[in-house]
Amino acid sequence: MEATARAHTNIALIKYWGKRDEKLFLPMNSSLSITLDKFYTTTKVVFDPALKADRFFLNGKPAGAAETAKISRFMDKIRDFAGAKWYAVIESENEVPTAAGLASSASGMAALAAAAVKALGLQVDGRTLSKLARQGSGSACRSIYGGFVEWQKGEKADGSDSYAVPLLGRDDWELSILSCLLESKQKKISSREGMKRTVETSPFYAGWLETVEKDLAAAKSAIARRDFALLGRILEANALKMHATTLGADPPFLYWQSATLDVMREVELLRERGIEAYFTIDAGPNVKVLCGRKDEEAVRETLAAIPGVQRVFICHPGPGVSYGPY
Ligand SMILES: O=C(O)C[C@@](O)(CF)CCOP(=O)(O)OP(=O)(O)O
Repeated sequence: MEATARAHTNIALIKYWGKRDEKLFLPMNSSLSITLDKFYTTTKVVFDPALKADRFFLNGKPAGAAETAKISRFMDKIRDFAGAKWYAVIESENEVPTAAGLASSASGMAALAAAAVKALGLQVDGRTLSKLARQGSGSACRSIYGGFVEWQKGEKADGSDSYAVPLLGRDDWELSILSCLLESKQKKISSREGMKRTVETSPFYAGWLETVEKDLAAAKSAIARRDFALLGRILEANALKMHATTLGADPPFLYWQSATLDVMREVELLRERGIEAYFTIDAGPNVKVLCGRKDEEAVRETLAAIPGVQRVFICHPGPGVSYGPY
């Protein structure tokens, strides 16, 4: 009644921004991401009929009450799915330097879904696992697969058609993704809170919805043709449109800080120097920069020299979920 699984974090190129159903984590729009190789979560689940509640350990230490409650609520969904009633000891190790500015909720929830289902002795396909992980955190549904992944938003109210599908394997396009960690001073608004407030109050949200599916179709076509310049233009514009919606929210907010803008400007200067690089930004000030494998060192040096950039991590497309022992 135990299993260990590993899932890697992912970076959205076409953003998931807004839910049509908060309970089932159903998105307003489809999205597209790259799973990263360097950052992942490894989770061990041991079901024990003697337990009276779930116990959660994160990076070797007992997790706080709020974090444990969040994990246990997700475990209830897995128990419902499996028709099981036992509680479990859950141990997660994040190979995601929390300070890397990369959310570990996607890799964490995907690894937990995979380990829990396997510990219960169930064999499920990727689609089923993706739908389960989605109910832990929306973007987690994409971490089931490696490489380039699309989360199809689905139309049905029960979410049975809202899951991720693999688009392109991790070795099929030699791109690099550089994650810039900026000094962050401001209080963080979680992506969950940020998208909720934006959907509910921002007049710009309608504009986001009008163009995001077109962006997705164009991005998929650029990926199929390995057209990096086209993909880059689309993903930069999509990230900027997502962040523009937050400025119209009530109260308004902006995830960026000055160094965020400095990195964006530096990426434009790289392109003027003939080095193809494109940025994207999630629910925080940190910037991820995509470039060709051959340019990764030159781009890293440029980004690391920007005041306010603390560290730059070089990543490549990574694998989907796997099972231990490791
Ligand atoms: O990853 C993306 O597509 C874009 C974002 O990162 C924001 F930029 C959103 C991620 O949202 P998530 O943390 O999955 O929210 P949950 O479903 O409320 O847990």
